[in-house]
Amino acid sequence: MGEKLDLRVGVIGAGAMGGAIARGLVAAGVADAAHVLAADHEADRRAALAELGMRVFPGEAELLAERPEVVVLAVKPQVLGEVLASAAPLVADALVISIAAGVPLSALESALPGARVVRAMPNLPVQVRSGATALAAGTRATAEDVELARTLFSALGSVAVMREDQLDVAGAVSGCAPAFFSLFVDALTRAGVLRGLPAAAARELVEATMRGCAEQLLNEGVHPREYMERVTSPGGTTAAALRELEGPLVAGTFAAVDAALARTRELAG
Ligand SMILES: NC(=O)C1=CN([C@@H]2O[C@H](COP(=O)(O)OP(=O)(O)OC[C@H]3O[C@@H](n4cnc5c(N)ncnc54)[C@H](O)[C@@H]3O)[C@@H](O)[C@H]2O)C=CC1
Ligand SMILES: O=C(O)[C@@H]1CCC=N1
Repeated sequence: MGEKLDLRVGVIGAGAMGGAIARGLVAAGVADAAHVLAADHEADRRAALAELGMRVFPGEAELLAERPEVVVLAVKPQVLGEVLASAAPLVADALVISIAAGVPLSALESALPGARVVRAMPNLPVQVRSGATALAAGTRATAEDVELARTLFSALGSVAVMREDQLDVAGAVSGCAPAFFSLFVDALTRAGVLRGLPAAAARELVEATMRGCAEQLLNEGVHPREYMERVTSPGGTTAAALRELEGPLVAGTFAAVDAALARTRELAG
């Protein structure tokens, strides 16, 4: 259990990410449920968090009237503009943490005069408190604000503090990666099925392999290339397979990260 914070955290947008952040802070013992406020337009999302003892609100204005010390903006980038406009008069003294992909600190700071702003780029496994989050501080955020943001997101997994241009890269790498890894799991499973494995068995084998590899890479600190060598017998099957896979996979991965970054810049306007 982490250090319990004596402040209120308001989460605006209790969807996939905002809901996970609210739940994770309570599950990690960083915040009391009564100190977590959540706003969402959808009644079922509110009800799920209210059941855990959190205070819930139908929209950002009602939540922000409570003046929480920390506000997490977790709505889609497409609706963030409206939320910022209605939040601006109410967050001048708050630390505002935005997780919206592609919305730059400069836009957040000019929409929220006075507020101290931090950008966070978490990823989906924050839902199981095993995520990865990049943080970048705005010009008005203090060192204490950054440490507070680090404490909050550390309840949900790994945290790295960086410059904003690097955070956009982190979004393309760790933010999107759960989808990349899932695509690979699905492709490998289908390749097994094509060559005769029952689908359920193929999927179980692939998923268990991913978990085992992740554990070894993390626990042993082994470099991925060295790990590959351990698997690759001279003149064996893995060497034959890697010769086919490496070129398209590496080229595709570089192109995918560049495409995500290009889209981030489009969203930033
Ligand atoms: N899904 C992911 O893997 C990641 C998402 N993000 C960012 O997180 C943000 C949220 O994404 P998701 O959680 O996937 O979306 P989501 O659609 O699951 O959740 C957004 C929630 O906001 C609510 N909402 C919309 N307007 C509202 C308002 N004015 N007041 C209160 N609630 C309102 C919606 O009802 C919905 O429940 C986005 O900005 C996205 O860029 C960042 C990193 C990873
Ligand atoms: O696809 C997106 O825009 C969000 C940001 C990173 C992961 N999901």
